Amino acid sequence: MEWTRGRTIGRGSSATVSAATSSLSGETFAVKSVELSKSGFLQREQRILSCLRSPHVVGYLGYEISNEDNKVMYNLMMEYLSGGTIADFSRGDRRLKEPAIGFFTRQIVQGLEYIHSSGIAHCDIKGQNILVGEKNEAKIADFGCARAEEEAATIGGTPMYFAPEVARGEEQGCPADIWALGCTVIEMATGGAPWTRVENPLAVLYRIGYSGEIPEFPGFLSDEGKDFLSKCLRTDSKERWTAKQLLKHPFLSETSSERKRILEFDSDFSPTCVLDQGVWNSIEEQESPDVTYENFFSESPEKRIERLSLCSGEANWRWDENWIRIRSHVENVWGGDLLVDYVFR
Ligand SMILES: Nc1ncnc2c1ncn2[C@@H]1O[C@H](COP(=O)(O)OP(=O)(O)OP(=O)(O)O)[C@@H](O)[C@H]1O
Repeated sequence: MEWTRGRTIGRGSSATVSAATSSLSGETFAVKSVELSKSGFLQREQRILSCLRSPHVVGYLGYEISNEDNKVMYNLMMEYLSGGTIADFSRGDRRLKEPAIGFFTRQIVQGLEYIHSSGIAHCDIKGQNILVGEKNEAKIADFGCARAEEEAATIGGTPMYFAPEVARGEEQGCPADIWALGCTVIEMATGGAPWTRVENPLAVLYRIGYSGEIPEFPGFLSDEGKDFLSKCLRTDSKERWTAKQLLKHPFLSETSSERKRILEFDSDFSPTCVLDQGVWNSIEEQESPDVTYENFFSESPEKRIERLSLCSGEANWRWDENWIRIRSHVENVWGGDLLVDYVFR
């Protein structure tokens, strides 16, 4: 397919996402690109995304290898979603009101129900990975950490959203996505991280994995909202509700016309269009330092935390302002070495 790369619309830890235009149809789509030599992650994402088709999952359009500025690039083409991410809707002082949270959550749960029934766990559900279309349709994106349920256990994703069993390095399956969904609901409601009063990222891993605590429910949520969270945020993964069960929860009921006009904000912010450079400038400025860390999950919990702290370096723990990234090598299902990002916000 003939196409032209446009401006950068997103930059994740593993790849750059640009808007692109098809020469034939003139249509805009999104292309996630990385140098071919470093594209193991993206190729894995392509394999998974190409098997999925749902109105609640970002649409797959194909992949291509290109030659640009003397670099061989691997490109994953996807439908372009112009409304930003859920994280853009609730950030800092900006808050989504409860009906809007229910509206988006319902769509995320529909997406999870579809993904899980296809035997896949996403493993990195968070506001930043839920994209919004121009009609406020929410779609699950970024399958870079996803794996088939039966796949050999490797741990990946974003520690702030880790379920207790993931923080302990035991397992990461569909129930862990439900825990992360609960964290994402809190993110939408508060505009902040699911865990508060955390001194540093190591403390949060201990707290999630070993304290038996769960994140604090926003006090202003309705009883229904809090009950929904209590079904997602159960420390025992076997007691957590499934996506299918959650779809019947009253918090997600489609009550009508109210749902149609729900995208109200407590402030007048709305991330209108991601092609607005201002939005992306602010994201690009949030780059955070990398930390190398090997075999994190092959050791005892205490050892892991200790090693994590040793390799981090004090300068990296700017807790409230930055993402902190910890990298680990793990073996993937195709026998290659995968670089997993553990990202702290
Ligand atoms: N299909 C799309 N349409 C519009 N914007 C997109 C699309 N895909 C990705 N983006 C933007 O690019 C950002 C980075 O994309 P993505 O999360 O897939 O990259 P990543 O490198 O895997 O990131 P992460 O650091 O979360 O692992 C997203 O947060 C989003 O803002």
